[in-house]
Amino acid sequence: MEKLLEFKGVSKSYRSKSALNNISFGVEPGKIIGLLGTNGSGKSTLMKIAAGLMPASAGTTTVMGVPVGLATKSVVSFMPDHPLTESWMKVRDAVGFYRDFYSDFDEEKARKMLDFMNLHERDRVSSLSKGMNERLQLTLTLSRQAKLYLLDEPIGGVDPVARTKILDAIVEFYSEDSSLLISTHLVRDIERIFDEVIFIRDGEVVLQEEVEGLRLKHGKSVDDMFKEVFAE
Ligand SMILES: Nc1ncnc2c1ncn2[C@@H]1O[C@H](COP(=O)(O)OP(=O)(O)OP(=O)(O)O)[C@@H](O)[C@H]1O
Repeated sequence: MEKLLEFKGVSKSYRSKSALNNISFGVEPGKIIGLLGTNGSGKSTLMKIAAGLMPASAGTTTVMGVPVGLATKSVVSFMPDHPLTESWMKVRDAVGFYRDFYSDFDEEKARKMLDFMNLHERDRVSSLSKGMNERLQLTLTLSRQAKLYLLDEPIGGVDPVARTKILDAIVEFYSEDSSLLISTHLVRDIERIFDEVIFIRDGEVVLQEEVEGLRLKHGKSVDDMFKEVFAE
């Protein structure tokens, strides 16, 4: 099967600091994949390269067989680890901004998601709590009709109630002909939604496995495996 996203020998250095070292892996369509690693392991860097926001220092990255660039941006929806909305906006302005900016934005889906998330169009973005803001960013990102969704730490820094809501929304609004790559180090809370996991440590892939296979083969949860692989 053709890979939806593929990294081949991708490396990235920031000046003399190496962040990614010869990364190769592929993502198939129709899967929710966890990109798991501790702080500084290279998750955000990898996501930014796949989103076409940052060039790699070496190697190739393709989306549906096409090298990452202008053409692939239209099928990739990226949620960075910081909000893209402006503080003057109300929720309705943020939705309008995405609708005007992305031709694949599905306003109907956005409204359903806002409702699910208990967000109101009249809410001011600046007055949203961190958890509510994460819900808004996720709504905007998933309301694009993309093929590949990249979510960088979508549950970082939010309380367990907000985490559950965010994960429920991902499962509820995920369309099965696309794939979702989700970076996090909060493995225990999120592992229930993954089909597959990729462990990244010091800029290198150390494991890629289907979650079911991993549980059968090692008799462990993803969280237990994560703690074992990343023990200091
Ligand atoms: N703009 C930058 N300039 C210099 N070094 C950077 C820059 N961005 C990231 N790095 C370094 O590259 C490495 C990988 O960083 P990256 O942000 O990709 O990791 P991460 O897994 O997303 O971390 P976190 O979970 O803390 O967000 C780290 O050592 C980081 O310090």
